[in-house]
This record gives sequence, structure tokens and C-alpha cells, in this order.
Amino acid sequence: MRTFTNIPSSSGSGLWFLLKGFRVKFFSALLFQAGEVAAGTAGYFVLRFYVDDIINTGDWRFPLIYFSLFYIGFALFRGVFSFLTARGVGGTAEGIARDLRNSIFDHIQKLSFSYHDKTRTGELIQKSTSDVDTIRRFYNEMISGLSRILFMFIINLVSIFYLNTKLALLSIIVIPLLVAMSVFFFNRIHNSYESYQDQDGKVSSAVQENLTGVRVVRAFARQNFEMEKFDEENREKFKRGKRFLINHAMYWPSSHIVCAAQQVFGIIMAAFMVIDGTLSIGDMVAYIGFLNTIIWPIQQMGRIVAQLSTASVSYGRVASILLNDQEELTLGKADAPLKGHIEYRNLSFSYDNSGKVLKNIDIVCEPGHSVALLGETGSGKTSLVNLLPGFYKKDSGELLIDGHPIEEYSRHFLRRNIGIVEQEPFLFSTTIRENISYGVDRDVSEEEIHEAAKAAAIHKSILSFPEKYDTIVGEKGVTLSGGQKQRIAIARTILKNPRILILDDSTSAVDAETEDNIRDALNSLMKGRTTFIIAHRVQSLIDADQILVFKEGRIIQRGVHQSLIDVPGFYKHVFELQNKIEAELEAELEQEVISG
Ligand SMILES: Nc1ncnc2c1ncn2[C@@H]1O[C@H](COP(=O)(O)OP(=O)(O)OP(=O)(O)O)[C@@H](O)[C@H]1O
Repeated sequence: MRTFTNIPSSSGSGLWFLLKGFRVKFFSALLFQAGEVAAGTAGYFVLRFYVDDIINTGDWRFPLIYFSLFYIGFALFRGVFSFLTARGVGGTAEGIARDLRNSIFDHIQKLSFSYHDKTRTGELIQKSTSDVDTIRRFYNEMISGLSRILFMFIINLVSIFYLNTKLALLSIIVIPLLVAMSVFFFNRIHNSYESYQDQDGKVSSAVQENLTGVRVVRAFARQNFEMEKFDEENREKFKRGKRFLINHAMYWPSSHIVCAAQQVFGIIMAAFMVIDGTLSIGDMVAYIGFLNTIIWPIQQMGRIVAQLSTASVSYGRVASILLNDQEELTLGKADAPLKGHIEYRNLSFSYDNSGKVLKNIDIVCEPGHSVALLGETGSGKTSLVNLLPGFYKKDSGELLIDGHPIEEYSRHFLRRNIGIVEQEPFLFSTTIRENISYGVDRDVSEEEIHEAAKAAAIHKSILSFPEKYDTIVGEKGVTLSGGQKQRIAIARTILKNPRILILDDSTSAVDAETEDNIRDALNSLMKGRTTFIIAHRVQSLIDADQILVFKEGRIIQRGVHQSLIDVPGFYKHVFELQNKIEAELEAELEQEVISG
């Protein structure tokens, strides 16, 4: 797979850079194009020969055969050259688009979490599809169009010079005017297309977010609100699209008028010259042909100008992804097997150096032990565990694994050795088997997959599906219940067999009974592994070797369950509150059962 690295930031050198590896193919195609244009022009000379040397002399029978053969022969050449051009140019354009899509996809995989936090998914999708397509069209249509225009112009102009110098000079009078017009329209089209594409990205994001959050929208009956929000963005896109098209369209009438005037003027002059006897009728017929062919490229300048400006905008947008620094994944220690000793030493952390989210954290966790984190929402629990796989970098203090600063390990190694079961696990739209084996980059046997599923208490449920392990999970696992998804995610982590485990509120999305089942699965997963558990229910934390209570980025209480409920504080308060609620719920249930 070929990907582009170190692409230039300026669109001029960037569009040249992308041709790397395709240059021979591409420029040969352009040469074929010159051949195609020359064959087309040669047809007019044959026509001239026909008028002046055949019709005028009256001896038409034998030369007519030559005329026909030459005329058809040149048309044949033209066809062959045209095919070779299209093949070379098309191959180049498609090849560049393929490599660019690969590069963007590859780059996006390696961009930092902070980048993804700040960037809207819809915008990334739009840049990797619509902008890449604009660049593809630039190579496919624009460059070949431009070279066709240039060849046509040069070859036909030289031919007119060959016929008559005065007529040739007349034919190029309008060029400076058209160049000035082009420069003017280039800037207008560039700016309006840039603002159009930005807005297009917002519309794509709105669609993507709406589809992802379709359940929330329905649950809150916010369809009308969403529709109005979308309509606003869409209307803005329409406005900007119209502005872009008007700028585009304005070029055409002005260039048409200039070119038509040029054409009429040229034909009148040629007619006068025929009357004067300074030009033959055959020359005039050929001249009209050349003139038509020369006017076309001049007019096409408008299209080229528009495409050049849109391609430079799209290049800038694609480069805005590719020029972002990637996470370094492989640099650092990656060999020693981890024991799982973890230490946070006076550690502080903030996102983008804004307010501190973690303040002076000290934690020591022995290998195979479990640390449970409890605290108000937004108190920094997830941020704390997200530092372990190197998703973000700490500001100060130290984070040590087996006595070594985390920075010494390669991120790849850390992520291979750390398993995360998230609050809402993401499943891919593929088979259950592939979802379970997703985390391991070796061949796994059916047996291993079944064992992992059994340990996660999901094996029986899977067997009850018609396709068993081949059952396709819909996008985000919508065909499965929350508990089933959660257990498949646990099976995936069991199979990965990490030394360190992060359970980020893994049971919050399921009911109490399912939670009990999942807890059994989690207990079998935690055995012998260093585990960080985030939970809101005290029941999930009771057995932890160490419980930490967080408030506003600080640890305000620490100890084991028994020691914490013996002293007044947040933990005891939450424990008693949750017990009270559960007792009340149970009483209510009993009451309902008794009353029938
Ligand atoms: N990617 C991010 N970029 C910027 N700020 C963030 C980001 N993620 C979280 N925060 C902020 O950091 C703070 C701590 O968030 P964090 O998710 O660590 O809390 P938490 O204790 O895990 O909360 P919860 O229990 O609700 O999951 C919050 O103020 C949150 O707004």
C-alpha cells in the first residue's frame, strides 16, 4: 500500500508532489494528447488540399481516394491517441486518489486523541471523500484539459501562421484580455469554493451526528429541532453553493462575447483577403477550422481556472489532515513482559493546558491488585485511566509501570498489554467471531474464541442465535442487548489477555440482574491482572484492594471498603444512600408481588 508522507503545505508544489510515481505515465499520456491534437489539425490541411488542389483543378477521381484515406487515417490516429491519453491520465488520477485515500485513512488512525477530540467526524469523512474526488478530477480532467488546450492552441496557431501571418496575429489579440479575466475569476472562485467546502463539511457532520444519535433524537422527540438545525446549515450551504456557481457562471458570458467578436472579426478579414486574392478559398476553409479550434481552448480557460482553484482548495483541506503530527506508536521499550505494578507520583494533568483535571495524584498499585475509582461525574476518573495506554500526556509528576516512566514504553506495547472494557463498547458490523478476536493480531482457534465467550458468560446466548458465531452484529451492535454487547466486549478483552485492565463503568448500562452476571464475567477477567475499575455503584467496588474517592481532580478518600464505611465522608454517604434506595426498591417490589 502506497501512502504519501511529508507532503508540502502549499497547494502548488503539493499538486506536483502527488504526481510522484505517476510522472512517466502521466507525461506520456500528455504526449499522446499532443499526437491526438496534431492528427485532428492535419485533417484541416487535407481539407485545404481537397478544396484548392482537387476541386479547383477538376481532376478529382484519383486524388479523392487519397483524400478519403488520409482523412480517415488521421481520424484513426486521433482515436488511438485519444484512447492512450485517457488510459494514462485516468490511471494517474485514480491512482493518486487511491493513494491519497489510503494516506488519509492511515494518518487518521495514527492521529492523537486530542486531534480527534477537536475534529468533527463528518468533516473528516468529507475531506477523505469529496475533497479527494476534486483532486482526482483535477488530474483526470483539468490537467489533460489544460494540456489539450495548450496543444490545440499552439498547433492551430502555428498552422494559422503557416497560412497567413496577418490572420494569425488577429487571432491572438484577445488573449491578454482573457488572461486578466481568468486571474480575476480564479480568486473569486477559490474563495467561494473554500467557504462552500467548509460548509459542506458542517452539513456532513450534522448528518453523521444525527444518524449516530438517532435514538437520543427520537427519545427526546427533538426531530423538529434537529430538522431546523439541519435546515439552517443546509441553507447556508445552498447560499454558498449559489455564490460559487454564480462566480463560475459569470466567466462564461464574458468570455463568450469576447471570443465571438474575435471569430466574426477573423472571418470577415479572411473573406476580404479572398476577395483581394491574397488568400485562397482552401486557405479560408482551413482557417475557419483552425479558428474554431483555437477559440474552443480559449473559452475552456474558464473551466480550467475554476478547477484549478477548487483543486487547490481541496488540496489545502486534505493537507490539513496529513500535516498534523501523528502519535509515535512504536518508539520505546516493547519487549519485557509487564508485571503490572503501577504508580502515579504527584501527577497532574490537563487537556490542552486548560484547567487541571487531575491534581497531585499519588497511587501505588501492586501487580494483580485492583484499584476502584469512585467520585462525582467529571471528577477526573476516566482521565486518570486514559493516561495508562498513553492516550494523553501528563503535565507533571510521574506515571510508572513496573518502575519505568510510561514514556519509556512504546504506545503500541502499552495498548497491547492494557485491556479496556468501556461503558458503551463499540462492536463492528461484522460477525460475533470477528468482534471477539478483534484485539489479537495472531490467528486464534475456534476453541479459544469459545473459551473466551464462556468466561464472559455469553457463549450460550451466542449459540442461541441462528448463525451462532457467524451472526452479523449491526452497526454499533444494535441487534444485541446492552448486556450482550458488554459481554462480547469482555470476551474480546479476555482473549486479548492483557496484564493491565481498565473497566470504565462497564456495568452502568445494564439492569441489576445482568449486572450480576456481568460481574461474574468481570471477576473471571480480573483474576491475576492489575485492574482499575471505575464505577458509580458501591456494590461494584466492595472487593477492590484499594478504593479511591475523587473530587474535582483530587483524591479525597482512600482505603478498603470496610475502613471507608467506618468513617464519615463521601464514600460512607454514597454507600448508605445506595443501600437505602435499593432497600426501598426491594420493599416496593415485594409489596407489588403481595398485592397481586
Ligand atoms: N477529551 C477531553 N477534552 C477536554 N476536556 C475533557 C475531555 N474529556 C474530559 N474532559 C473534562 O475533564 C474533566 C474530567 O472528566 P472525566 O471524564 O475524567 O471525569 P469522570 O470522573 O470520568 O466523569 P464520569 O464519571 O462522568 O465519566 C471534566 O471536566 C471533563 O469535562
